[in-house]
Amino acid sequence: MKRALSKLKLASNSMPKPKYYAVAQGKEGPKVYHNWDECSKNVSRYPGAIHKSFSSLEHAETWLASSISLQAAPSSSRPVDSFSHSQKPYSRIAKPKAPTLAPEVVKAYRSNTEASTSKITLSDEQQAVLQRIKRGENIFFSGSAGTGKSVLLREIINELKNRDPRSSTLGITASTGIAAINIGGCTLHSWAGIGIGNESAKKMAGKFIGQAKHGSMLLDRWKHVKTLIIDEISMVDGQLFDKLEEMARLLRGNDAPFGGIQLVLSGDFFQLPPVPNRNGDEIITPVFAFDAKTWEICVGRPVTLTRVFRQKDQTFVTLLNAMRFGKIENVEAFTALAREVTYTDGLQPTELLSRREEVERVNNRRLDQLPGNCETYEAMDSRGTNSKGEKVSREQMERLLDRLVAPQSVGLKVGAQVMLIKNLAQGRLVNGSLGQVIGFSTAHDAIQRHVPIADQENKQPQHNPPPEGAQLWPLVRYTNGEEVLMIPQEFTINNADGGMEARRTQVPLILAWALSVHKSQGQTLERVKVDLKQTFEKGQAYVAVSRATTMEHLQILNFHPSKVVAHPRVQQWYTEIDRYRRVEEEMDMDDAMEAYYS
Ligand SMILES: Nc1ncnc2c1ncn2[C@@H]1O[C@H](COP(=O)(O)OP(=O)(O)OP(=O)(O)O)[C@@H](O)[C@H]1O
Repeated sequence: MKRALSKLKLASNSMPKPKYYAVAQGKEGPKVYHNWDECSKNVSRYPGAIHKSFSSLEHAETWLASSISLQAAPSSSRPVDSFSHSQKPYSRIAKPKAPTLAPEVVKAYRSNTEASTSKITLSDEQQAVLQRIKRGENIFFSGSAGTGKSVLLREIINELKNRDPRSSTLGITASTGIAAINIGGCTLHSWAGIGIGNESAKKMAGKFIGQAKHGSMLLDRWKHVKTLIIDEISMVDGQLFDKLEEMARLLRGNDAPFGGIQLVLSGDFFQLPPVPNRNGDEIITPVFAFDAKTWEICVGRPVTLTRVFRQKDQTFVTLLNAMRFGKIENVEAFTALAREVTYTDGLQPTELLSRREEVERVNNRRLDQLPGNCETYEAMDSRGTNSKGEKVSREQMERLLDRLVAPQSVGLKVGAQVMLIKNLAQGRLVNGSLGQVIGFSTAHDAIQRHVPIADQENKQPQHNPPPEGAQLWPLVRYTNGEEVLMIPQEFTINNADGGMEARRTQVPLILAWALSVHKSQGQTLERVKVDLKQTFEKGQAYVAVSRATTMEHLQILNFHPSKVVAHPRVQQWYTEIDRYRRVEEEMDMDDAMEAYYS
């Protein structure tokens, strides 16, 4: 009997104990794995991976929850207490049915893995552009709002980075700061190192060659770059384009157009015109980039993306095209959109306004009208280095971060209407998704109750983990019914060499009763209200209205054809290229017929 017992003991000692592997940062985001093989696939070769093994599932989950709150905790510059006071964790969250979580089903983590399957597949015309770029061709691709220019550009950048990870060979730029942030780049001016760019190309190039320290860094940048991306090219002045082209030839000692740099340009000239430049008191009238002397030899004929993804309804697409060209024939179709649109879920349309102060006034008024405590989230801002390798000053950091859609401070209450300003790994939630704050909770409570926690798509490992604290974060219900606990995410501004110049860590939400047209650029919005009574510049009414995805969820007040103005030179240029495109398509058809019958 004694022998039998000791045998049994031996057997139980040799049985492998179950192990649980909690991953706070890995390829699939926060998740608990039940075996090392699965875990290692998600942490090995993942820079900054954080994981730990446990003998009980409960311990693994508790550690994971606390490490998520630790990473997400706010700035040390504000008292930690200000987060955890007042509101109790959201009482609507159901208590768990069992004392521990069901082993296989942890909804919070599962949604992260689902995201990887919901990737966008490029259309044939988007693919064709990508292929041409991979072959080394110069290209300008255009297309109306919602034809997937930004999606394509992001794919191009990924592809080029994968091909050559050295940041010096790829210049990622845009004409404006806000557009540059959207693609993880910097402004064209800052990449080129030309200040306001008023001097002649020879003088600017001469300075780079002549200057010892700063000049040589810029010279190296110009010499080493292989591909230069410029987004929102419509806002680049044609005279500046010519100057940069000449500088490229001079600095690289290469007579090929643009000194042999591959150009990838993107934008829609109907949307945003170049801003007039100043030389002292003199205002220099800009010209469009397509009117630059060297445009034709640099990029040739543009490629037009024709398939509109943002709007599915062809009637709406036709109306938007009429707005784009500034040729409104069916006025009634627009005036009919002045009717009131009612929503039953309590979420109102986002009002697009032209002035920032007005936006703040509307949002603050609506927030004040809500009962209950206001939770204020202050961002954690940090300074990096500029492309000269110097640490940026506090003032420079503030100026840079001011371009972000993410505010320094955001006050939220239960019932507040919010917009997500980051794509989440939780696949269907993207920049522009509309939702409502339905409560506040700690990350720990959310995990215990199977509530997903916001996890940023393609996130980089976090730098400088902030201090510990049991924080309350907003729980948001989005219009698609998903409920997600919103913890802070990173918003980074890069310098011209791809290094971090400034970073903001903030809850990725803004109040969304109103939004400025300027900040709505590039966005896809679910419910939109536009009042055209305000003065809109050329193309601005089109930008505002084309953010909407459906006519059912769009209200236009004070429509008048005179408010929808397109620049005559842009109309003329696009008409010409459209004619060429049609001729080319017909020729292709003729060639195909000939080949078929011969
Ligand atoms: N190949 C695709 N398949 C499915 N959806 C797509 C595709 N390309 C783009 N989209 C979707 O279409 C919408 C508009 O895309 P995007 O913002 O890239 O357009 P855009 O041309 O840059 O618009 P805008 O000029 O208004 O900024 C987004 O919701 C995007 O996810």
